[in-house]
Amino acid sequence: KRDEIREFWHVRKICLEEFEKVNGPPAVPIFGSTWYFKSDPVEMVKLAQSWFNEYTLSPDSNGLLKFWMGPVPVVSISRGEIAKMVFDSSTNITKSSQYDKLKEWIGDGLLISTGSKWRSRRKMLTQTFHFAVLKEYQKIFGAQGKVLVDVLRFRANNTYPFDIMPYIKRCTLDIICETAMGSSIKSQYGANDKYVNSVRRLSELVWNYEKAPLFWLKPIWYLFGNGFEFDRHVKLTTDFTREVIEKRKQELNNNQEFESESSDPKKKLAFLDHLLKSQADHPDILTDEGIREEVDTFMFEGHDTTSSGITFAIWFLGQFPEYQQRVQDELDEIFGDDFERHPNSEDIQRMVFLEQCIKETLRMTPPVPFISRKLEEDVVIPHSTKPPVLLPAGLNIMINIITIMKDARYFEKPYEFFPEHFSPERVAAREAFAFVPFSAGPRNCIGQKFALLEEKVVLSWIFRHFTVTSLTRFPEELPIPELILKPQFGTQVLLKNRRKF
Ligand code: HEM
Repeated sequence: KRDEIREFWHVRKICLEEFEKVNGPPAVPIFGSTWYFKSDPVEMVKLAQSWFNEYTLSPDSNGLLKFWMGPVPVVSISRGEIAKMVFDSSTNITKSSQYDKLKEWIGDGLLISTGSKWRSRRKMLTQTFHFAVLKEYQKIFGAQGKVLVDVLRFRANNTYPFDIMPYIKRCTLDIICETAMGSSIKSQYGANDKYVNSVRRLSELVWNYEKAPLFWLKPIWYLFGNGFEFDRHVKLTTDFTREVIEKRKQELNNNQEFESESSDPKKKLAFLDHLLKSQADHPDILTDEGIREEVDTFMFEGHDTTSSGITFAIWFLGQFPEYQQRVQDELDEIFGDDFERHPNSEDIQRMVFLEQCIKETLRMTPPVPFISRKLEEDVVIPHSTKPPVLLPAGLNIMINIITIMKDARYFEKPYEFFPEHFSPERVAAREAFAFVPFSAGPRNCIGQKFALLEEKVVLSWIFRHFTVTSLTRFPEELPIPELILKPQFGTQVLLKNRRKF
């Protein structure tokens, strides 16, 4: 602890000297930061936007912004070429203290762990996203997408709007439970609502904790009741996961499925089964609790993100009928008037314009709008006219994915929904670091192919069956960062059946 405190003050001191060279709002007293006095999320977003406009967008700026999270100095990076210096590093892979509360829930799994633990787990888990495994998962995406359409049918052709996001969220939750744990929780049918509710509340509580430094003091966190509620939900969700793991372990032992698996190596194994198999092969690397951490990490990372991506895609396409029509024409060409056929790999490859719309949505409203790291080694940021800036080891940095992807040097209409940004010729002419919704480098999103495939399958079901009208528009309605980016007022839509019954 003493070393940590010494390091903290040392970094703070260097920052105070180096910060002279970096733009940013004036430092304010120890627990103050203008950001955190704003309780209204819209005000918070507008304030952040004004900071970026003022300090990082001028041609003379290096895209860095300094600010204080309570007593902690933070530098945010808003230019792709500078973020690349961190993304590409094999040393600066440690997450910042901002992930600490999350760790009490999902544990020290792939998202949060660092060093050799992260390296060995990453290597082991990469095979669970092998092409052939994704092909198996694709069947689950299709089946759950169809359930979603059946559930939404009851909302179609009504004259009053509804928020579509909770429906999408239950669909992606069912998908991740089935792919990760091999068991369906049927939340789309209204089952397991205690677990579903706990997962939702935990995300909200972690965000409340992160944005209010006063909650970092344990007595205050508990005094306001958040601590007790958080602990209760952590227990409920982790007990649920442990129970599923135990049950699956017994089933596999009884059926000896691992042996039969050798004849068809990629057949119908859930993510959990892969972990149990790896544990059987290397019991020293993966403990039971290690498996629990990884399953909960995938549960967290793998459903809120995709539900945000799918919901925003529906929202944008509901605002631009001309793009929606192109998506539907493409789908009609693939499926004809067969409304029930599940999409196969060839169909999915032909959904070219839908994929452009999905990517443009990820650019406009990335589900993970920023990420944080704690530097393990110094980074020196050069500048063409000013002295270079030293970001010292120990400093917390925030990489602003959402701002990086609005860079007018790489996107001709940075603040407009324009799927042509992802036409093949534009993609070929652009630097890879300009589009980073899944982060980049060795710590990029391990589930990105899974996510794109899931989004395509679920969205294809929706736009085959319905025409969507969004009742709110960007930028009158703003995307608000919680742990994951969400629409400010929910996503109010009207659905019209395309199928004649
Ligand atoms: C549209 C959907 C998704 C987006 C935008 C997204 C974005 C990201 C980003 C930005 C990171 C880096 C986080 C950081 O550095 O703090 C990340 C990491 C990660 N994502 Fe995703 N993600 C998505 C879907 C998924 C899915 C479906 C899964 C699992 C099935 C998943 C699993 C993970 C894991 C395990 C990590 C940690 C990887 C590591 O550090 O080695 N993600 N994701």
